[in-house]
Amino acid sequence: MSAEPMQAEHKTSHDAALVARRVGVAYGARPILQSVDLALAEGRWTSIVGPNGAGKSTLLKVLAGLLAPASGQVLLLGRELRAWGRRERALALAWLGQNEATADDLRVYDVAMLGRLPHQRWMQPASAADHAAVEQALRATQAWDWRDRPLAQLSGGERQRVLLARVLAVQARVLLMDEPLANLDPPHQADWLALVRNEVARGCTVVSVLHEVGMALAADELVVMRAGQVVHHGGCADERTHRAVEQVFDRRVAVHSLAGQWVALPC
Ligand SMILES: Nc1ncnc2c1ncn2[C@@H]1O[C@H](COP(=O)(O)OP(=O)(O)OP(=O)(O)O)[C@@H](O)[C@H]1O
Repeated sequence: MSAEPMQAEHKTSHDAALVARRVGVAYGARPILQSVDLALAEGRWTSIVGPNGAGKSTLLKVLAGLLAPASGQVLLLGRELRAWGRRERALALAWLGQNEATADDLRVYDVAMLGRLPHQRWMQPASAADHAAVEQALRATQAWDWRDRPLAQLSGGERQRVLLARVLAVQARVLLMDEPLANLDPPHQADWLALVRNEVARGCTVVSVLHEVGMALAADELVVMRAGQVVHHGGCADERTHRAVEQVFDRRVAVHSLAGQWVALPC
């Protein structure tokens, strides 16, 4: 893992890739997000953590433009989300959701090629660049060997790696992932971390919702949520961030430094 627990707190001078301004979401009369203000730095990896039902997935969907907030606004790369055309937004921002429904009879290669749709003109065949991007993405997630198999024949973790390849194939500037580690075994979780680091090194912005707090602390920044609000946003190496994590989980976890990484142990 490439986190550096003792690194200095990040500077706040990064441009924001995503901004939420007083974002509110309600399901019926029930408020789910309450006046959330957030600026997620460009070229950084931010993880969102918090207890079940805190509103993490809802916030990520709002940032992705998949859910319209009842109040407030979201800016993607400096421009309000609503002002983006569908295609240009799909080129700039790629999304991996939880339990994504994908046609199971599609071949792995074709699933990854779905990530190239925003690049393709209506009814035009895939270009050499599309094929190259798909191959690169499938190789990056070690799914290339299954390229001719239907998705239905893969295990949960194998399937997740194909869906991850689809997101990588977009080659978007901003990647949003909700529980991307679902079903991945420890080596492939480590590979995912390396992949994210690689994307961030290329200038991508990554935002992930993660339940595994230790994994989340490998990010650059952590957003800590509780009851529909952001209660803390800070560097993963910052002690205040660790205390905020412990607090939202009612001190049932404690953050420690171990072998150059942050770990969250149950207590
Ligand atoms: N479609 C919906 N209709 C009504 N309520 C919903 C809907 N989707 C989510 N909620 C409620 O909104 C709240 C926040 O849900 P959300 O999925 O954003 O939480 P989360 O922090 O991602 O939770 P988890 O850690 O359990 O995945 C929850 O109380 C949930 O029951």
